[in-house]
Amino acid sequence: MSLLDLDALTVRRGQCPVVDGVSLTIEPGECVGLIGPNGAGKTTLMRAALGLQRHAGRSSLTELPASARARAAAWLPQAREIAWPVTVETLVALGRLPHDSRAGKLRSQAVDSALARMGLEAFRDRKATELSGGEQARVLIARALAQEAPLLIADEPIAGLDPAAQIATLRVFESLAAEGHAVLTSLHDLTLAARHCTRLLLLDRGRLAADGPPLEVLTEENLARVFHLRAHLLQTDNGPLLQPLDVLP
Ligand SMILES: Nc1ncnc2c1ncn2[C@@H]1O[C@H](COP(=O)(O)OP(=O)(O)OP(=O)(O)O)[C@@H](O)[C@H]1O
Repeated sequence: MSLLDLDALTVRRGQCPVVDGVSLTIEPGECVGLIGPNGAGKTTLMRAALGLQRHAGRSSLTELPASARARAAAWLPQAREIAWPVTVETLVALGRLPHDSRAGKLRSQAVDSALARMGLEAFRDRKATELSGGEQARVLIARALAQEAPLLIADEPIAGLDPAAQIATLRVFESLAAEGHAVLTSLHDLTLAARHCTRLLLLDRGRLAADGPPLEVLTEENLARVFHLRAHLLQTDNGPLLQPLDVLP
C-alpha cells in the first residue's frame, strides 16, 4: 500500500501555479529526494501534500482525519526555531504526541531510539536552546523520528549540518526506508542526493520534470535545462560524484 499518493496536485499563488499538476506515488522502502532550483516549489509541494497549504488536486494524506494524519506522516519543516528552554529529551518526546497525549512526561523506547539514531544521547539532559545551530537541527530531526510515522517528509534537513552529520542523517533516512518506512526529503546537494536516495523527483517551476533513479534524473541535459548548471558526473568505485563546474547562460 502506498504511503503517499498525489494526483494533479496544484498550488496557485495569485494566477501563477507554483506547484503545477504533480502526480506521484511513494511506496514503503523508498528514500525519495526532491530536488530543484530555489523557488521551484519543493516546500510548497510538501506542505500541500501534508494539507498545510491550500491546493487543488488530491493528496492521500489530506483525506485522513488530523489525528490519523499525524500518525501517518512526520513533518520536518525548514524553519528550525526552538522557542522553549526544555531539555533535548523533552523536545524529542513531543514527537510522541500523536500517539500519547502524555508525551514529554514519559520516557519511551521511541525517544531513546531517535536520540541514538541522531547521536544525541550525550545531549539528553541539555537545554535544547543552549545547543549549536547544527545540534538543534539534529534534535528536531530526532523529534520527527520519534514520531515513528510510516512516512517522513523533511524540508532541507541537512542544511547547516557538518559533512559527517549530513551523511549520517541521510544514512538514517536510508535505514528507515530499508525498515519499510519511506522518506521524502528536499535536498540541494546533488551528490548526496545521488548517493543516498533510491529515487529523485526533479521539480522545475512547479512541474515534475523528471522522476526516477538518481542517475536517470541527474543527466547533463536536465542539469543544464533545470539548474542552468554545467556539471561533471563521475562514476567511481565509491559511488557517483557530481561536481558542479559552471553556471550556464
Ligand atoms: N507566502 C508566499 N506568498 C507568495 N509566494 C510565495 C510564498 N511562499 C513561496 N512563494 C513562491 O512560491 C514559489 C515556490 O516557493 P517554495 O518555497 O516552494 O520553493 P522551494 O523550491 O522550496 O525553494 P528553496 O529551494 O529556495 O527553498 C516561489 O516562487 C516563491 O517565491
